[in-house]
Amino acid sequence: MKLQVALDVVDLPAALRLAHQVAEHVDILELGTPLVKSVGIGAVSAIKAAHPDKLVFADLKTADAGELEAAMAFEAGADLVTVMGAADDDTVRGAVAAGRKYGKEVVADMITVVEDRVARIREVAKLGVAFVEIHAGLDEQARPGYTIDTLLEDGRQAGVPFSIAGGIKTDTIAAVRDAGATVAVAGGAIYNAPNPTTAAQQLKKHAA
Ligand SMILES: O=C([C@H](O)CO)[C@H](O)[C@H](O)COP(=O)(O)O
Repeated sequence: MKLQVALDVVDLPAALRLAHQVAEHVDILELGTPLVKSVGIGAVSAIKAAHPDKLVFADLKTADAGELEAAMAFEAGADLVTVMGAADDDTVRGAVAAGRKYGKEVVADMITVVEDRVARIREVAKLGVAFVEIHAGLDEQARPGYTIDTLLEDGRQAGVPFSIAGGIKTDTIAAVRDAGATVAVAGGAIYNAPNPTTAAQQLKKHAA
């Protein structure tokens, strides 16, 4: 299972600093949606230039104009880009078409899809995405009683390649691996840690 760090900071120097602190222990560097909105698509190029040996993931969460937005990310140097799993099928198909053109991959982010999530995961998988990200966003995580258990259960049931995002920590990452995830995404557990390097190292260790 790969470890993906979500660089959910809002300025480029902070993103470059965090990437530098954790790169040794992670497989994928994710430009978080707030970072891309704040800095612009050029942030993707800057992270890729600093870490050409890492996979760079642009979390655009595209909801429309899939081909155009995915192409923007790939032109900037992204290896992977997200499209919303809740978007129109043609938006997903458009992003996938851009992926084929650039030889890069598209991930369907299932954030906000809660009802019949397994059915929608199977549908978008057939549209040609590399994998689906089964994801509880920061607002859903803030609700009382939140756990990642339903994300893991849906991953087990879906029968297609998936990643998990939703507040993964050192005490939950082994369950993510055991559920069969291809990638575990960790944001807050790393960027909020007193020592992000140690936090990433510990997550990698617990995921092994
Ligand atoms: O995609 C994310 C979220 O929607 C904010 O952009 C996060 O990067 C993702 O949820 C991973 O972060 P944590 O949940 O803090 O681990």
